[in-house]
Amino acid sequence: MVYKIVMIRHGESSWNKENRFCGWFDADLSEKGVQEAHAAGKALKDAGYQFDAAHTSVLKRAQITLQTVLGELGQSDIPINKTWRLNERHYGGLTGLDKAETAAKHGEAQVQIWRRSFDVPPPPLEESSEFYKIIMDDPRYANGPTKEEFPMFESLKLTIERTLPYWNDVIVPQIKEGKRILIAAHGNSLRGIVKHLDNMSEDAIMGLNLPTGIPFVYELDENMKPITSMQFLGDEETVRKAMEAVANQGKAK
Ligand SMILES: O=C(O)[C@@H](CO)OP(=O)(O)O
Repeated sequence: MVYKIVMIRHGESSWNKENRFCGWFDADLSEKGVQEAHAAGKALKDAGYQFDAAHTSVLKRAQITLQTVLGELGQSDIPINKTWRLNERHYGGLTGLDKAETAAKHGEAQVQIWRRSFDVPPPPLEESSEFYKIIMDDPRYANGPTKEEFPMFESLKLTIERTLPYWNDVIVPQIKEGKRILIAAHGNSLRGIVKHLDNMSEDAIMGLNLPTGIPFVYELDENMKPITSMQFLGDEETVRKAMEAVANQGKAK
C-alpha cells in the first residue's frame, strides 16, 4: 500500500515581505502570497489531487492558504482541523525584528544559528515586548497550549517536540485509514515533519529552506517510511530560486 500526503507552506506573508521574524505573530498573506496560494490550488487541481481532510495551524496565513487551495479544488467543505501544534516555531524575542538588520547587528552567522540551528533557541519573548500580550492573551490559545506548554521561544527541536505528537496521534491514523490528507502549515513546523519522515540529521535539516506556497508530496509505505520524498509541484528552477530567496532573508543588506 502506498499512501500519499501533500504539504504546503503558506504563501508569502506580509512579514515575509517585510523580512521580519514572524513566529506566532498572526501576519496576513501579502498579495503575492494570495497569488501563490491560488497557483498552488491550480497546480494541485491540474495534477488531479482531491483531499478527504486537511490540517492547519491556528494562524491565518496558513488557514487562508488552505482555504484558497481548497477553493481552487472545489473542496471548501472538507473537514479542517486547526491546531497550535502546527504553528510556526515561536521566535521569542526576535518576533517583529527585521532579519537583515538583526544580521547587521549580531552578524549573519548568529542569525543563521537562530534561524536554522537544530537546538539553539532564540532569546525569550520578554513581557516588555509589544508582541507579548498580543500573543499571550490571544483567545485562540484558550484551549491549548496549557500554561506549562506555552512557549516563550522555540528551537527547531522544541518545535518538533510539540508538532510530532499531532503527526503521530492525529494525522498518521487518518493516513492509515486511507484518507487523502493536505497539511497547510509553516516553514519550520513542516521542516520538523520533513526531518522526522526523512530521518534527516541535525546538520542536514539546517540546510533546508522551504519555499512559500509550493505544494510538495510524500509517498509513504505502511510504516510511514518515504518511498518518494518532497516532490514539489513546480519546476525545479522555480523551486530552487524560491528556496534560495528564503535562505537569503538572513543576510545583512
Ligand atoms: O519568520 C518566521 O517565522 C520564519 C518563517 O517565515 O522565518 P525563518 O525562515 O527565518 O525561520
